[in-house]
Amino acid sequence: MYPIRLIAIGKPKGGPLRELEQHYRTLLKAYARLDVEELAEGRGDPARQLKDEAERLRAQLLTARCPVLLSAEGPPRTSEGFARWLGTRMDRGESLAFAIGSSHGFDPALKGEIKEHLSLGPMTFPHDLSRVLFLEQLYRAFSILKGTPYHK
Ligand SMILES: C[S@@+](CC[C@H](N)C(=O)[O-])C[C@H]1O[C@@H](n2cnc3c(N)ncnc32)[C@H](O)[C@@H]1O
Repeated sequence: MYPIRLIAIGKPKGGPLRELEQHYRTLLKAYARLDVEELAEGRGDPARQLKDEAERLRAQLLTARCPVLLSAEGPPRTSEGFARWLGTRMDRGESLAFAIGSSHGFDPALKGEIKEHLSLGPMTFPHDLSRVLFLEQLYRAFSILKGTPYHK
């Protein structure tokens, strides 16, 4: 099982999105050892909040060989393209850590420091929906790499 970390600012509310997240986390157990870490939102005005979150995100993300920020501004990628990207990193044995930001996104300085940005599309989604979409795409990527019928 390949270890993959997902670091998210804020806790998702209960309800259908939480259930859907659990659904994909269960499916992913066939392919990956997924570790989801939730960090509290920063305090203060938005700029202060983002700096506070960035400090804690750096401590978590920079331990990985390949840290990735989920951001609508990232380069567009197809599911097949993401699967190839994932497969290459796994072949190299790179540790992977993905981060989902808070309601204000990420501190601009952190965005400059982390080179890999992954977009789920050019529109902006709430963070708990982004978690579900990312986990589905991660599961789809593994399905593509393994050639299972999930991805048609
Ligand atoms: C409500 S959004 C933040 C919106 C904020 N204005 C921004 O500029 O990022 C919360 C988080 O969800 C994730 N997110 C939202 N839409 C996304 C997308 N299309 N692709 C990748 N991640 C996305 C990002 O990690 C973002 O920081």
